[in-house]
Amino acid sequence: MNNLIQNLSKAELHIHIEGSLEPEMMFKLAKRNKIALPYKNIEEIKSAYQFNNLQSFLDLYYQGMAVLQSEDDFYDLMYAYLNKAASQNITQAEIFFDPQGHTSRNIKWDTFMHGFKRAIDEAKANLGINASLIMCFLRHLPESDALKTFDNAMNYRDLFIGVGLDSSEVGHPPSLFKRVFQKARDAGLYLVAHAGEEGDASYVWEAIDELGVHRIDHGNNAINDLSLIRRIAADDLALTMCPLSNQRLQSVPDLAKHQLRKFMEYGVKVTINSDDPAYFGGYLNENYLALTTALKLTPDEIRLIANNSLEACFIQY
Ligand code: HPA
Ligand SMILES: [Zn+2]
Repeated sequence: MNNLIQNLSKAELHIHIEGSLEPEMMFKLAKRNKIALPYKNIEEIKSAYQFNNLQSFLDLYYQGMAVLQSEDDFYDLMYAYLNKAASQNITQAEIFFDPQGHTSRNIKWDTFMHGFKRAIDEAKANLGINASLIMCFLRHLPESDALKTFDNAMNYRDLFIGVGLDSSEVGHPPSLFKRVFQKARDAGLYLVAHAGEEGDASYVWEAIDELGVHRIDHGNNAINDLSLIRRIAADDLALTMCPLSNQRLQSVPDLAKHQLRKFMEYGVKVTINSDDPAYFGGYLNENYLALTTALKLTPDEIRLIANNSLEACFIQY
């Protein structure tokens, strides 16, 4: 199974670049930028990564971002991910970034956008991997902040392909971001949203009906609503599922009961992704392997899921 998973061509469609910040790089950048970390060494960082829900992870995720300061920092972060992705036979990635996590710390748009672009261009030339960016809005902040972010992002319109919605889900439903998603749609951008990770099925309905998303990130809790499952299948909306993330955030207590299998039985286009690999203990192939073991996926099922990921890409090469 290991070899099959390694050798298959795959796309990764749910990876937050800031969630690929490995403890080693966090330490290196903290030193480079003279930023004090609340950890004495790498082991302390790793042992702090014990989560009991989404928020307990997000608190450390935003704290970790503080070490990202210069264009080179963003370049190093992106290049390290793309290098790892290429080594796992990922041929294409559509990568989330959180601009509000950086502008709120007075980092300039040029700094992160130029760092990301340089890494993506070099990785394409050196490693043959294709990568595009999807800008996410932080849903714990008001829509007015997302609208400002959208206007600033339009100065970099050719550097990203879509918009998404992430951060703390419960209490921040998709419908609150209708206007900014409409603007993104009018600009010809692809639309995605995290929904049904901790929120119930109503969050997924809203992402589809109010935002008009083209894929759903996570989607796990849609499993409780048969008419919703049928709608997702009928509209061919891919789910970008993240098993190790679900396990580490305790949103799916037992991987053997992961919702992916049932969605697959209903004909939903399911995909496997890593979400925040530096925090959740595995990159893409480790996620495939963990779910293969837990759900006893067959080689044909693994091939189908990998093929789904290529079909669900917004950009077809
Ligand atoms: O898994 C996630 N869910 C919501 N927001 C996020 N931001 C980074 N990772 C996540
Ligand atoms: Zn995510």
